[in-house]
Amino acid sequence: MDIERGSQQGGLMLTALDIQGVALSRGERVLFRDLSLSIKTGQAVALTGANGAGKTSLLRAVAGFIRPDAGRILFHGVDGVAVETETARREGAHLLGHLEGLKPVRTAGQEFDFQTGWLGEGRKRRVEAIERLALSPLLDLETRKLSAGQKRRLSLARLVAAPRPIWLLDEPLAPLDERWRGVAADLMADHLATGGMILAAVHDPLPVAAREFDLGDWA
Ligand SMILES: Nc1ncnc2c1ncn2[C@@H]1O[C@H](COP(=O)(O)OP(=O)(O)OP(=O)(O)O)[C@@H](O)[C@H]1O
Repeated sequence: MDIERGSQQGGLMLTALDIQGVALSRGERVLFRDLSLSIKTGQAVALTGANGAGKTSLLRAVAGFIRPDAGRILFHGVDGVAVETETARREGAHLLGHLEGLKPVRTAGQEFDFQTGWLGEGRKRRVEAIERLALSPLLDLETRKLSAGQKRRLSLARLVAAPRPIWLLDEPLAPLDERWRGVAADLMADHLATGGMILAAVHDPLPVAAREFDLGDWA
């Protein structure tokens, strides 16, 4: 692994995500072929398209949960080195998905500590994350008792506490009310301003400047 660690965004120092000629299938269906898309440091891309077009699937492929049928997904380091390793995915990207990945019987605090501990972060950003997402009143609640918006805030806190240069966001604002949409917008703007990258599946516009990439309508 030749990519340096310790960027502003934490994890690995990455300067670009490069999706080259990717083909992806789910079951019998080919979602798309020969898809190429590049995101550089400080940039956001809004993935649009009809329900079922493959937005979530593409995010999951970048995160390493689905193997493409063809093509490459490359992560570029500061020195131009491009890699497609598991380490680059694990230490370079965060996936924030619909299901949040929370264990229902853990409290929000236990879940947060488990996730951020596993991601290897210190206390400084933990405190900042809890403050920015106002999680203190929720920390003793089991995650199954959290509302959809509260769960999303807990997930967003992970992005603050354990920074990664690439944020893969699946409809990040969907469960949030106006106040928390504003906070999420600020988090995204801060992330981009410090050199981060965002690839977000959306049905509504992203609250930061973003290039649109349309997966179209498969039906
Ligand atoms: N685990 C799975 N096994 C088989 N097919 C799947 C699986 N997950 C998703 N699919 C199929 O892949 C296709 C793309 O789904 P995906 O969730 O990527 O679409 P999307 O663009 O994110 O849609 P939406 O806007 O509704 O969130 C759909 O036809 C879906 O049924």
